[in-house]
Amino acid sequence: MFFDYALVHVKFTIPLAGLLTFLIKPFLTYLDVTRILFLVTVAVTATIPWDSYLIRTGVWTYPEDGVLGASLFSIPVEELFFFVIQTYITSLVYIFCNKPILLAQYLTTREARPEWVRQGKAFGQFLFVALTAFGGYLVIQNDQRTYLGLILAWACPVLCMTWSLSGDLILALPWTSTVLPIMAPTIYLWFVDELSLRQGIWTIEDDTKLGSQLFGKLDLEEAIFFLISNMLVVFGLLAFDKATAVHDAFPELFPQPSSSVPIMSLLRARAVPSSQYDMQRIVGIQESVARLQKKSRSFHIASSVFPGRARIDLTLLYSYCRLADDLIDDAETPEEALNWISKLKGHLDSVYCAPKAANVGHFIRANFPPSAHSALNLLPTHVISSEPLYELLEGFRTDVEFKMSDRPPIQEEEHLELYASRVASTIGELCLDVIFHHTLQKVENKRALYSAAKEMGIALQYVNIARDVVVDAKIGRVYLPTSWLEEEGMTTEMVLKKPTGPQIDVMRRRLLGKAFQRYRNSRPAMDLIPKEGRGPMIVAVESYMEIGRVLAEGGLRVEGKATVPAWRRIGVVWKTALRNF
Ligand SMILES: CC(C)=CCC/C(C)=C/CC/C(C)=C/CC/C(C)=C/COP(=O)(O)OP(=O)(O)O
Repeated sequence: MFFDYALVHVKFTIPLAGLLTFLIKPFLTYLDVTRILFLVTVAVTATIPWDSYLIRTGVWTYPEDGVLGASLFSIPVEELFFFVIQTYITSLVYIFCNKPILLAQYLTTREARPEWVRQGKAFGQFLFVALTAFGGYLVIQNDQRTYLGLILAWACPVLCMTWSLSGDLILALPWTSTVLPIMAPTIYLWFVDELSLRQGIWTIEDDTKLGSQLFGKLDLEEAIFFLISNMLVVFGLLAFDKATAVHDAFPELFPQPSSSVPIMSLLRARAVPSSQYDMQRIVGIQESVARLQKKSRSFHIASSVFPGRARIDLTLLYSYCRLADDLIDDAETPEEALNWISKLKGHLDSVYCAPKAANVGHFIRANFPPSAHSALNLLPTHVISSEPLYELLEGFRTDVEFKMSDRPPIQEEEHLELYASRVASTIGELCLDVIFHHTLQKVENKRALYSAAKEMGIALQYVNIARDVVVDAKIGRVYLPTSWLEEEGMTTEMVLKKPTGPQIDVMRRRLLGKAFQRYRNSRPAMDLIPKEGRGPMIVAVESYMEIGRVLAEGGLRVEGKATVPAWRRIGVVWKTALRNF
């Protein structure tokens, strides 16, 4: 039938492209759309001469009654559409697989690269050069290996180029970022191709092919073609992403955020020799990502949707807050904990108060263990204000007081509010500092936004306390106000001994009620956050509030800790992104 080829698209490629678009659309940034368009244009332009040659020399044929008839340089329009849709599908799969990854952490200087990466990159270059030459040789032979030769001679020079640009990154990345986005669309297209060959929608002439099949009617060359063309797409995107990662990782080299610079200037970042990469910063970014991933599932997932540089700064900020909290929590004695607080203050003094000559690095090395160095060194102090940081340390003092005196520090609701404002409102303010710094928009209503952020911080902290009653009791802390316990006929000792039961549930609900009240008060203001941070901030807040919703529904608890099932977390992120990006 004259629309057989068109039907392949209607049945197989368009529905998949539609489904992927539906799933990924909420997360697509302006930069994503631009690079997909860029890549589709390059792919189509580069493939036309090659494909046209294949058709005109009779390597590929189409039965006349299987195509619509319209063509460009002898290429049927359905075929042209194939280049577009395949590049589009593979790009979307790649973007989907790579959202969770903070690429900057995989950058390396030559010296910092493991031996196997260095050798693997050199081997790859050699392989692609050899395959190009072999392809050329096969074409000249002009026998059954012509089609294979044409594929190799056409694609391998480009693969060699993109591999040379980012082979080190490709090797360092997890397979889910590289092999998966190449292989998933490849295998799908193999099946589509096999079906089309079986139905005779297109044919590869016997004289120019090897005659071996990968499976069914799928000729080996066709299988190689889809594999290689998807490698072209993914390597191309990776070369692009490497440039973005370099740009985002080193604000000293590139003061403007990547989202605001034209694509061509962005690619200039790729020209920076790797010897100029600040490896200490990269290692620090790696450590902070690991800390975030290990310590907070909600914020780790939410961090994926922030634009590059804000994402790095927020991850570094989280890492600092978490490090400070851990130093204090893990101290053997209250005195040691207080000592950490004063050292942390000393660090802030050396950054914010001391004359420029003060050596912050020296202070850090002299006072903190090596595992703390990067989090302290990389705290983005040029972006965030000092008051909330001092205030946060004051909040940690309350945690120490649990160990210091017999009288628990949180007697009344106002003590709880003060504590939450110190440990969480401060984080809300600091997050806004980061977003304001990275936006190009002029922000009105800053005061209103800061006060809403403080309110939201309290809401989240209340959820955190409601969730962690059991966990906190294990380390001797009861954040529920003593006055509330009394109303329920309980004492701190009783909660420490048995942190579960109907009275605890009543107080937990009471706290959650207050959390949701504050959430409702502050949530509308989030619509005024500058656009680069609005959607992601809402995603972060909503994913955390989801814990509160699960708790309020009396949901799942593992060792007393409410957990939000993975599908529900992803659902919240997706729905929130759909509405707010
Ligand atoms: C309302 C406006 C304008 C902005 C919102 C500003 C934000 C993001 C406020 C929230 C601030 C925030 C993230 C506070 C942290 C509170 C908290 C409960 C942290 C708990 O952190 P972890 O204990 O590390 O995480 P887990 O609970 O996942 O283990």
